[in-house]
Amino acid sequence: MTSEAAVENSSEGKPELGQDRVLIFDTTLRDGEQAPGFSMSRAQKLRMASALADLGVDILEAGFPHASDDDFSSVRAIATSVRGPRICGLARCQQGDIESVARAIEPATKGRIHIFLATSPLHREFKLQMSRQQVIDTAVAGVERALGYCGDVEFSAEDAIRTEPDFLAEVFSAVIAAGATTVNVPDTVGYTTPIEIAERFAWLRANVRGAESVVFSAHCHDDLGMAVANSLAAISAGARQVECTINGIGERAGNAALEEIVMALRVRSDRFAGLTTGIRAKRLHATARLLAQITGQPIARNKAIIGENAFAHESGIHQHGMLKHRGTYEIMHAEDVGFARSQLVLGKHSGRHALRERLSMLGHELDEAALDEVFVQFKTLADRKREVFDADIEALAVGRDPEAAGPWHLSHLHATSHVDSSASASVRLTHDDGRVVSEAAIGDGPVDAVLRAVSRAVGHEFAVEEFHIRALSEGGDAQGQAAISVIHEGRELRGQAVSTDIVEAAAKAILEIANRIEHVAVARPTEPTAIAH
Ligand SMILES: CC(=O)SCCNC(=O)CCNC(=O)[C@H](O)C(C)(C)COP(=O)(O)OP(=O)(O)OC[C@H]1O[C@@H](n2cnc3c(N)ncnc32)[C@H](O)[C@@H]1OP(=O)(O)O
Ligand SMILES: CC(C)C(=O)C(=O)O
Repeated sequence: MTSEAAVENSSEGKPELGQDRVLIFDTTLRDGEQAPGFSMSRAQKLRMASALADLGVDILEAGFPHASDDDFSSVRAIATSVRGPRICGLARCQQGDIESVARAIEPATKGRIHIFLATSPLHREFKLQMSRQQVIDTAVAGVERALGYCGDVEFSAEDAIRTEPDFLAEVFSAVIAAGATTVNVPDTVGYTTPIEIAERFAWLRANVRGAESVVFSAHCHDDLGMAVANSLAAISAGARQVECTINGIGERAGNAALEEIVMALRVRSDRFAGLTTGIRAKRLHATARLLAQITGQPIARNKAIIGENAFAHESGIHQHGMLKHRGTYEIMHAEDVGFARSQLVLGKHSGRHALRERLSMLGHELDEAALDEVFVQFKTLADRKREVFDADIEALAVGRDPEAAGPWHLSHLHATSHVDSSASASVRLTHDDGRVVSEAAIGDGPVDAVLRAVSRAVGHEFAVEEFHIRALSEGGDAQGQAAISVIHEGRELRGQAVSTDIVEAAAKAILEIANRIEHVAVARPTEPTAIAH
């Protein structure tokens, strides 16, 4: 790092201290990326970093620059182009590591060097083979070196929770005296409990010399499923920085999930003395989905805050409650975290209230007798299918067999993809009235090409709003479900299909939509499911 850059970084001074603000330190690109299956390329990290900046994280740990040339250049690229968060890199207490971070974060307008050293007896004796005094000396020397490059230095006592509290206090007192601006208490192996970590933070804040001049930070892992609870307990006991990741990705069982901490602070502000974060919560869903897309690791349906089921209700009693007042079964609004809306999903547990609501939304106002009749058929169908879709409901309402496809059928499909150029697809469709239509198209990938070819063949323009592929089972021959939502003449229509070939599943899903357009006269534009506020 040039001396000029060092001055620029150091002039930023200490991090934002403020007793009513919890700093969000995002380590998705460092601890998150360390987990098997989550490696990202430089371009992907850059994309993710800019999404994290838009989300409003305070500190963005962009990587471990000494790990590899690629990690170094990723951190440097982020420091060069991402503005907003303080850009941070991790280093051992070694000159080479610290220098690598310093060079990598040099272009950042706000930088931080994060150094760590394990302090617990197990790590001291078996891993580092250092005495207590050597640990203190190494930590202090590391902080002093880092301060030569950057005014904002965080020190983490790896495995702090399993460290003797009096020794941990000694280490923290020493690094604060040396100039560390943030001291981090990692629960490296996810061992602590909420009560224990709260006691530890309270004790450290009372017993560490200079505690009042630094930010105390928590870094919790999820080995026992308590990372978020432990982070929140640490906040209750005075932590004003939490280290967390999108979707809770990270070593082993992961880190504390950013979205859960942020929303717990917001929804239960009554329990957290009105503490706030700088996170733009409406961006949570999009950011989480971007990470899933980049890493190819899907988000569990039941994942808190951002999972597909987080604001979806299938059971009749809940749906009835939701239609009367959504506070009955939701403690926050889907829109608050970036979903378009809550969803009432029709399935075998649903009741008449939700069915009537969906039929009405689709333009079918049935009297009680007709509703009863459709309801019986709906339950029979729902017992056979995982989910009942709008196409099925419409078919029941107009007296068709929902499982009989048509009038369009797919009789031939051929799709090819090429590296460096567009993909192409050709389809042949047959219609119940005897027509046979063949069409071909090129597109941005085989799915896009096949959607265009089907669209030409049936003669409808589809504006695809959403497209999801989900594996229904594991293995190379797994069944994939394609779900498509399109806007047609101002109306949202959804189609879905299953196949071992995802291109075929996509073709059939769009064909389902084409068939519905032919079957049902569009009564009125779809509105979001009406849910009382
Ligand atoms: C809890 C955490 O998440 S810590 C961060 C974990 N992340 C990573 O490890 C990802 C990046 N790591 C790497 O790419 C590599 O481990 C490197 C490049 C940093 C080091 O590689 P190598 O030099 O081959 O060492 P290796 O990883 O095998 O062993 C770690 C060495 O660092 C030492 N070490 C571990 N922690 C520290 C520390 N905080 N400060 C100083 N030295 C340390 C170990 O004692 C060991 O030293 P030794 O080589 O003298 O025995
Ligand atoms: C380096 C520290 C912060 C860490 O990742 C851990 O201890 O889990």
